[in-house]
Amino acid sequence: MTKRIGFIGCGQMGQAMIQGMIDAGVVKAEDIAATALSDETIDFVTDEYGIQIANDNKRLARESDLLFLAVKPYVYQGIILEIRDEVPEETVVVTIAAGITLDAMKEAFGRNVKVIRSMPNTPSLVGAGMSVLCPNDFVTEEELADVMEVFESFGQAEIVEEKLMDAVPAVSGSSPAFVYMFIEAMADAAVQQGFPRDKAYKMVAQAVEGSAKMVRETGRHPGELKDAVCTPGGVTIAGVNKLEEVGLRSAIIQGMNACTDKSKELSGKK
Ligand SMILES: NC(=O)C1=CN([C@@H]2O[C@H](COP(=O)(O)OP(=O)(O)OC[C@H]3O[C@@H](n4cnc5c(N)ncnc54)[C@H](O)[C@@H]3O)[C@@H](O)[C@H]2O)C=CC1
Ligand SMILES: O=C(O)[C@@H]1CCC=N1
Repeated sequence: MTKRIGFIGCGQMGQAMIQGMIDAGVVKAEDIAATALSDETIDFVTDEYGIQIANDNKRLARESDLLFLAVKPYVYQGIILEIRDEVPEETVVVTIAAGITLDAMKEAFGRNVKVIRSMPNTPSLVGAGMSVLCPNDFVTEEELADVMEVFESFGQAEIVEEKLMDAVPAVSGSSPAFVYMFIEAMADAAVQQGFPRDKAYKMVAQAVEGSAKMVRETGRHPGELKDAVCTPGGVTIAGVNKLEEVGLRSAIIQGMNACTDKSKELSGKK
């Protein structure tokens, strides 16, 4: 298991992974260190997670066995310029940004560095993350297995070929945002019918979580599960018909494709 885990940047995604891995007990808080820009974030993260946090990226880069670059994509270039001579040869660097390719990392470092391109998601905060990973040729099987163990501590993880990485945000990195929109819209309809908002969120979120669990645990086709809900001449099929009429499926496919197109653009493929 990886010894010292470093996070350059400790915002939404960094904190979600940190909380998830501490809760799982696979990594101890004292083995995690991070950097942040503001004293406010440093104080908050120290109180909330009990990890070491400062504003020295170079030192963190020198002292981490596994180094997450948990900053926005447009900050990557500057951070790599700052740390590239500090990162030890045996350190594994993990990217989490859409559109940052393995080749771009090699070019930015100007040398052969062990890099894993990954795409996590924010449900990692509650141990229900879905992360997708793609290592470069310098990462050994053993190192990859170690890193998978870290990612699996806060959810599920898959390894894919890099050609699929641009499609991953739509499927699992960004898709929580789409699901929250769906939940919000369903709750709005419930509120319109007179439900209090807190009850509406509870009922809708439980229905969404239960349906996802049914897909995973029964292994039945989603269409078959949908058919099992639709009573002939009943209420569900009336709702299904309306959703088909307004183009729910097409709207979702178009949203996901726009997300993938943007990811390809950031990767320099469009
Ligand atoms: N939010 C999400 O759902 C997901 C985000 N990502 C990726 O994660 C990365 C981070 O995103 P978020 O956590 O959402 O952003 P964020 O803005 O919440 O966190 C980034 C943090 O990096 C800090 N930072 C900026 N420059 C820094 C520097 N020079 N040194 C140290 N810290 C610095 C910022 O102050 C901020 O706290 C992005 O590349 C994003 O694409 C990936 C998957 C999901
Ligand atoms: O919106 C973004 O670019 C990041 C990557 C996936 C989720 N958030």
